[in-house]
Amino acid sequence: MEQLTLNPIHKIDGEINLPGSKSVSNRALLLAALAKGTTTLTNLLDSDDIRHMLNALTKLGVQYQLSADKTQCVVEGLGRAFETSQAMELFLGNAGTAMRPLCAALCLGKGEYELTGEPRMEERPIGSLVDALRQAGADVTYLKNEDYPPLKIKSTGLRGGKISIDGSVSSQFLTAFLMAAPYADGDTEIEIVGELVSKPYIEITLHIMSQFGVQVENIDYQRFIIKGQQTYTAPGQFLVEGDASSASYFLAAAAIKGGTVKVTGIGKKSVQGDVQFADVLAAMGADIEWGDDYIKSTVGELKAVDMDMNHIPDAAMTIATTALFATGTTAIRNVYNWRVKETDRLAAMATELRKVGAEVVEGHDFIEVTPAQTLQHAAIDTYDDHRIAMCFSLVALSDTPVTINDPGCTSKTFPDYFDKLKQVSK
Ligand SMILES: O=C(O)C1=C[C@@H](OP(=O)(O)O)[C@@H](O)[C@H](O)C1
Ligand SMILES: C=C(OP(=O)(O)O)C(=O)O
Repeated sequence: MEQLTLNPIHKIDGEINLPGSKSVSNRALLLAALAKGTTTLTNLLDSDDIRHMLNALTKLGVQYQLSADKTQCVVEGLGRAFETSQAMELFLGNAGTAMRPLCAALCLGKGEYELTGEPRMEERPIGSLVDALRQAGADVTYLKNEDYPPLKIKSTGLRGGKISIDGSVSSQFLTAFLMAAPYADGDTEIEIVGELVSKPYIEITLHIMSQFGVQVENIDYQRFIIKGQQTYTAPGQFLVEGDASSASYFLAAAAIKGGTVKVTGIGKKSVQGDVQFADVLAAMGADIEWGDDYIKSTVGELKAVDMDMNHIPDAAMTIATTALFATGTTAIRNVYNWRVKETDRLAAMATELRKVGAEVVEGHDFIEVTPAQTLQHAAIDTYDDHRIAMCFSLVALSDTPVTINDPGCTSKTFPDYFDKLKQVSK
């Protein structure tokens, strides 16, 4: 196994132009494929999760031209749902933003598909989405375990009507249904059952749907009404904003050991909820400056926070390692669904934080982290989870090195993360 040892970093300072947002890239690619007209996507993310979406679109007969650096993509929209004549397998790795939205979109149109993924994908639930799609007439079956991929889909179209979706495990189920609903035969009214998690991701979905010409009536995040028999309209140019979750590592690094870091490509007008990570850092004592297209973070005297972080589940992992540098006990609450992501992130974070000497309480849906006086050098297991690799790089901001096992796992969303970190390490 490859290992990367990061020696103590004395200071963080500089500017990072963020790679494109994963959440925006995969939504925009899918809608561009379904839309009437041509969309030119710029600042597209080049990473595993996006590659899985692009490969699926190729198999589905979508024409696109990708630039040599894979950050520009001109997509010729179909102007209709996918229609294929030969049964096919679509392998979607461990990309939730490909698996869930494609599962819904492929119920439209014509074709027969098997949606498969990496072993961990077979442990990530999709039952609430399948239940909802079946209410609208979809033919989806489980190929191995009930409620989990791999799946078989026979496209039958979606009829619309009144649908209920359980929102308490992943917002991606609602996102997936919302994006497919305009192509249903009739109008759809979605009612949310249970507390909707990761709400800001729904804002991203609604915003991008509107950029492609479709409006959704959102009644307090409890009911959503979408007209049927619509077609997305290509917006022409589509700029993917920088990835706010990827920004979190640099913003935190500066807060711990700056200098100042300026990340560009996100700012106060960002559509991504994860920009609110900067507010958590500010509450911990960092000095944060917001621009229209940048966020700057400057070192501060960090103190612990106790917060509900359900709205920023990905960036919240960065708070768990930032807590190693804050006075007091930091509590990250209401993050049960950490357990169904790339790995069981509550268990994994607790185990790895203890390895560097922190005192950790792992609850059913929370984690509490109390820093050690001095951190210990440890080899951090990353569980094929990009965010564990990236957030534990912050340990190198202490006087102790840190070894990251399998650092290549950052390729899911940020293939050159460690090079970028080096650029701002002084
Ligand atoms: O819709 C999206 O783009 C995402 C939603 C979130 O998942 P959950 O809704 O499952 O929390 C987030 O963790 C994931 O990285 C991306
Ligand atoms: C949970 C994540 O990914 P996915 O889109 O596969 O759900 C993540 O990127 O942290």
